[in-house]
Amino acid sequence: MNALAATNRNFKLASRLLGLDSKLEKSLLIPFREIKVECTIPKDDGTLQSYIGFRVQHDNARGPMKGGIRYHPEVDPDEVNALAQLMTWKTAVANIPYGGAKGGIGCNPSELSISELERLTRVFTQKIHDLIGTHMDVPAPDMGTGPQTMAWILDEYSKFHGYSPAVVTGKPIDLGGSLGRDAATGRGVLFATEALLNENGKSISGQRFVIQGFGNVGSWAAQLIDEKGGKIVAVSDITGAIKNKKGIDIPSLLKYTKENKGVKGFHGADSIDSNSILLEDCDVLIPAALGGVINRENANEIKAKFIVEAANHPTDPDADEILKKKGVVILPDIYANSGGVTVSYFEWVQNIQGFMWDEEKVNNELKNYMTKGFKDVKDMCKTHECDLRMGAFSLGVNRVARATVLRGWEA
Ligand SMILES: NC(=O)C1=CN([C@@H]2O[C@H](COP(=O)(O)OP(=O)(O)OC[C@H]3O[C@@H](n4cnc5c(N)ncnc54)[C@H](O)[C@@H]3O)[C@@H](O)[C@H]2O)C=CC1
Ligand SMILES: O=C(O)CCC(=O)C(=O)O
Repeated sequence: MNALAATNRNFKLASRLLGLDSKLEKSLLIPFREIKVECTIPKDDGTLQSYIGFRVQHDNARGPMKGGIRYHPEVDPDEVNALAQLMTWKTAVANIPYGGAKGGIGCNPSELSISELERLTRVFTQKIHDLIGTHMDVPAPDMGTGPQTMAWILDEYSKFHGYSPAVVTGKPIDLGGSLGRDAATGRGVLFATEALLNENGKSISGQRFVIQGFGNVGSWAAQLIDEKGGKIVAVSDITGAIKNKKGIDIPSLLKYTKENKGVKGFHGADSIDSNSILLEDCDVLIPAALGGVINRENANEIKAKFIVEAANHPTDPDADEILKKKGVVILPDIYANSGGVTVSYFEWVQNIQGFMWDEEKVNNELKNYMTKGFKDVKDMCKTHECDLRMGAFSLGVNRVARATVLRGWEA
C-alpha cells in the first residue's frame, strides 16, 4: 500500500472512532497547499541539471505548519503528502502549537558535491520563500538533510525577508540552533521506548535491540540506548548490515561510521544480508530509515516483541494487522519520533524569545513532553479500546478537529 493510502486509512479509522462529521473528515484530509517547483542548477562540471522540489502544507488549524525537508531519490508527491499529514497528527499528539508540513527534493544527496547541494537548496528556497515563514511554515531537517541545509535556507530566506532565525529549526548552534536538537529524535525514541517497556514491566537494560538506519535518528537512538544498558545486536544502513549476538560496541561503531561513511566492514560484528535486518531475533525492533519497510511480505517473520517506529510510516496497515495477531506491540511514529519536532518547537521558542536554554533544560522538557504524550495516547487507547496506533491517531485527529471547529468550521 502506498504511503498516502496507508496514512489516509489510519486517519479514517481514527475519524470513525471519534465519530467525526463526514464533511469535517474530508476537509481535514485535503492539504492546505501543495507546492511543486522546478529547481535547475549548474553542476560542478558546468552542465545544467533539473530537480523537482515539493512542499506540502497539510494543516494549520493549531499553528504554523511544521516539518522536515528530505533529499532522497524516492521523494514523490504522494509520499510527501503522507509525511505532511503525519506531521499534523504528530504535532497535535505532542501538543505543541503547530500544524503539519513536509518537503523534499527528488535527488541523491550522496551523488552531489557540497557546492551543488548548496546551489540546489538555495534555488529551492528562492522558489518557496514567499510560502514559508516563522508564523507560516517552518522547515527542519529530515533524511538526507541536516544543520548545514538549514543554514543555507536561513541565509537565502533572510535575503528576501531580513534576518529570520526562526524560519527553520535544526540549525547549527552558531546560527541559533538549540542545544539538544541534533540528538532530540533519538533521545525522544529512548524516552518513548522506556515508557513502553516500563509499562510492560521491563527496562532498557537487558533488552536486545535491532536498529535499521544509522543516520541522525538511528545513531543517536543507538548511543543513548547503549548508555542505558540496552544490548544492540544488529544495525544496518544503506551500505550494509551487521550483527553481533553479544552486543555491538556502539562507541566504536560511531567512530567507525564517521571515518568510513557507513557500517559496512565494521570489524566488531558479522556482516549479514541487509534485507534480513528486520527479521533478526531481538526484543525491540527500531526502524529508523525508510517508510513501508514492514509490510505483508515480511511481517509474519518478524521476531521482535516490540516495534518502536523511529522512522515515519515504517509499518503499512497490512503488516499492522498481521503483527497485532502475533501479539507484537507497535509504538507508532507520530508519538515515538516526536522528540525531534518537540525540540524544534523549543528552538523556535528560544529564537522568538532571543534567549538560549541550556541542554539540561531542553532534555528535561523533552522528557516531560514524551512522558505526557505516552499517558495521553494510553488514555485514548482506554477510551476507545484500541491499539497504540489508533490511540495516537485519535488523540492527534481529535485535537486538530477541535481547533478547526473552534476557528469557525460549520458543517
Ligand atoms: N531527523 C529527524 O529529526 C527526524 C527524522 N525522522 C525520520 O527518521 C528516519 C531517519 O531520518 P534521519 O536519521 O534524519 O535521516 P538520515 O539521512 O540522517 O539517516 C538515514 C539513515 O537511513 C539509512 N538508509 C537509507 N536507506 C536505507 C535502506 N534502504 N536500508 C537501510 N538503511 C537505509 C542511511 O544509510 C542512514 O543511515 C526517516 O524516516 C525520517 O523521516 C522522524 C522524525 C524526526
Ligand atoms: O523538527 C521538525 O520540525 C520536523 C521533524 C520531522 O520532519 C518529523 O518529525 O518527521
